[in-house]
Amino acid sequence: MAALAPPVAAVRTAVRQALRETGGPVLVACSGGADSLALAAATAFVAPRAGLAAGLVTVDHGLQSGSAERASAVAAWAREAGLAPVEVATVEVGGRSGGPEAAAREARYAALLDAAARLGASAILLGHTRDDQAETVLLALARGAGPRGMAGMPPRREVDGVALLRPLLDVSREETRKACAALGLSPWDDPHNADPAYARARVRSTALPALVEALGAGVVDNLARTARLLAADAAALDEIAASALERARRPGDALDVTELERLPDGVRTRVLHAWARERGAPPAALSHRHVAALDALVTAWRGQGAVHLPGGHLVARRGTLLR
Ligand SMILES: Nc1ncnc2c1ncn2[C@@H]1O[C@H](COP(=O)(O)OP(=O)(O)OP(=O)(O)O)[C@@H](O)[C@H]1O
Repeated sequence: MAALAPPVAAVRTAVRQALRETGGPVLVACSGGADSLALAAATAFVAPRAGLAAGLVTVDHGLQSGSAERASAVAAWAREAGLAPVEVATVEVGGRSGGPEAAAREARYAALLDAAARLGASAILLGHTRDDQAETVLLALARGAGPRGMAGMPPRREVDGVALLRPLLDVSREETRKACAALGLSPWDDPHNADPAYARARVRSTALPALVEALGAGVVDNLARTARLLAADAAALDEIAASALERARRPGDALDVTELERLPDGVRTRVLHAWARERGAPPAALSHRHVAALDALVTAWRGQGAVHLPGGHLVARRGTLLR
């Protein structure tokens, strides 16, 4: 028997570990790109041996010519590889806010979650790699996103009772390409990945290679490790903030300023952020500016007016209460 190529083994090991965390059927989200194709091939191999059913969904965003043919080719390959059920989900991307990339992502996740619900899958496997994670950390750092943003993409997240798993966060993009090559698979090259109109593509093609050249090849690994370290810190701080929020609550949906004043800055801003979200402020619209204005009601009180939050809420200070 021919020896198994190391990249194929690396991807299979990563998938095997991720599948241990699932208790039911899984779905691979596959674009046909090298990352998710390597992921799908590994899942087709590993899942039956772990006694798990594994299917595949490929989303046709209808944004590029030939996208329908590509989606059917991915689906045909997946059936051949033994994945079942296999679905092509066609989505409408137009009419959403936040730019075409964000709109496509939103439509894709909605379609994937819908497929998981219909097909009774307990988890969706996504093909984000260590390189994607490093890019996410750099992008978050550059826009001043704070530790939660720089914590990058979590290896596991629950949405509507379905686990979104990213088994390849410790696998490099080069390994997924080599795994595809070793298995004789021809991945699709998404032209968006090289389109300089997208910030992520510019990070991929210019910023990260420049950093690697200046600081050494370990940079990608180190950025991914930064994400893991910050994710652990952010989770700990979120827990502390959740308890602090409970202590600060007063009847009538109010917060006690004297409780908030005692908190370290990093905990207090988290409490205010969480409380604003609870009041219905959409997380994407809730900016540092809003939280800083709420914080000023606590720490820089000089009788200023109410703070307007996205979602239409007003927060004012009355004596030692925020409401
Ligand atoms: N059209 C699609 N259909 C199904 N899943 C998708 C699709 N596009 C992306 N995904 C899922 O989201 C993951 C991340 O996609 P993204 O486009 O951000 O990264 P990528 O590096 O281009 O990934 P890939 O090389 O697999 O296309 C993919 O690995 C895949 O699991």
